[in-house]
Amino acid sequence: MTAMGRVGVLLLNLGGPEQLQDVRPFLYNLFSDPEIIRLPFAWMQKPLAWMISTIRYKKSQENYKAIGGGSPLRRITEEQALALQGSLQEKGQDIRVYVGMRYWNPFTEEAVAKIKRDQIEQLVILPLYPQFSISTSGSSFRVLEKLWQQDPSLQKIDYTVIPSWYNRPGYLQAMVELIAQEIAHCENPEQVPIFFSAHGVPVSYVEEAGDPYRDEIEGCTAAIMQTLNRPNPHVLAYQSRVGPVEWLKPYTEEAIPELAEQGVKELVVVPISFVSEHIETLEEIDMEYRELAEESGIEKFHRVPALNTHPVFINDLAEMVIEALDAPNIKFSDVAHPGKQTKMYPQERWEWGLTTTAEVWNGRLAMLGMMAILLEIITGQGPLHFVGLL
Ligand SMILES: C=CC1=C(C)c2cc3[nH]c(cc4nc(cc5[nH]c(cc1n2)c(C)c5CCC(=O)O)C(CCC(=O)O)=C4C)c(C)c3C=C
Ligand SMILES: [Fe+2]
Ligand SMILES: [Fe+2]
Repeated sequence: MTAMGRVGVLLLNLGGPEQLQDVRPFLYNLFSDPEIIRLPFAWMQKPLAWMISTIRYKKSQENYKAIGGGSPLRRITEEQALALQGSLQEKGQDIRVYVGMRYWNPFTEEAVAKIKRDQIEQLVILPLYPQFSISTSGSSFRVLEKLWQQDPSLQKIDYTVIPSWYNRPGYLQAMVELIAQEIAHCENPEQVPIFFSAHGVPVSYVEEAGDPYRDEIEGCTAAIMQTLNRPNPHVLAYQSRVGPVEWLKPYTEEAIPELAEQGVKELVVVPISFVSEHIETLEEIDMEYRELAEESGIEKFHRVPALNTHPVFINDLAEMVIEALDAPNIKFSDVAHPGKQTKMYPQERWEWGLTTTAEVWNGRLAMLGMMAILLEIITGQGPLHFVGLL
């Protein structure tokens, strides 16, 4: 499509609780998403989301308290939107930028309502995740796809999707600038290991559902190292595991002490799956992993800041949008997402419940299932873990 008429950009992001009282409903929204936890029966989703959010929110609130009582994600994402709009303006493009969050305000649905109200005719859909995952960009695309299916007026919009963009030159350049700045004030800039910490996903997403996330994370890390063009060793590990299933390895919390054992005294940590500061950079890396590193014997722990509104990054986003307007459209249906039958968790053992007697079994299993889930959540090693459900 070529830019003409009213043009908009929809930035997609996860969203985060702005105040402590938002934490519980935010977690409820997150765990209600079948792209985050997929269960064999849809009826289990909401009760499970309710239970997990009820059990988890106090711990989660503690973490948000430690970073000032809420997530900075909305503020930063809105700053990025404004900066992108300005950058597009400078390039002679009169384009409106909208923000749609998956689990908190401003919700994706509200952004779409604004896009309709403004009578946008051409739309570039740009997730703020450099790498694609079913659980992030994929989940937001799924929401949009549903809205589109229900609304003929949205179907008139000439839209295109940017599925992922981790190998964009401006993004890589901006990352490398931030990494080089951090390395410059290390004690031993030539040898300090660069530790890429990506947000994890369950292994089953990649190996069973075909999530390209691990490939894209590895591709991103390699591209950053190549652009950096320095001899420093590097490591890639995955952080923020939740629940008892296996997630992508190595785990950050195991890789840090391992490096310490190998005699590493100084480390530069680079968060790579997210372009804004958020709870997992400000609390998990800056507080928890820093403490872990220091206890393990790493004396100097550096953390590369998130891109936020880095001008080289914002400029690249603007170029990406302009290029997308001229390129062939990419539709929701073109983007990798798991088929309806894809099992996020091994569930062969549940299949016998999906036959004609499903309703009968559903009733019986309902009580049993909730008990099992409760036990699982409390102990982390309950019966659902045993059958491979969690
Ligand atoms: C690219 C980044 C992310 C991936 C991939 C991802 C997958 C994923 N996340 C959970 C569970 C939780 N995520 C939570 C918060 C959270 N997640 C991301 C990013 C990715 N998640 C961000 C940036 C944030 C923080 C938002 C903010 O407040 O700033 C949380 C809640 C926080 C907590 O209680 O610890 C949970 C839970 C799963 C299960 C998953 C993949 C399946
Ligand atoms: Fe997450
Ligand atoms: Fe530093």
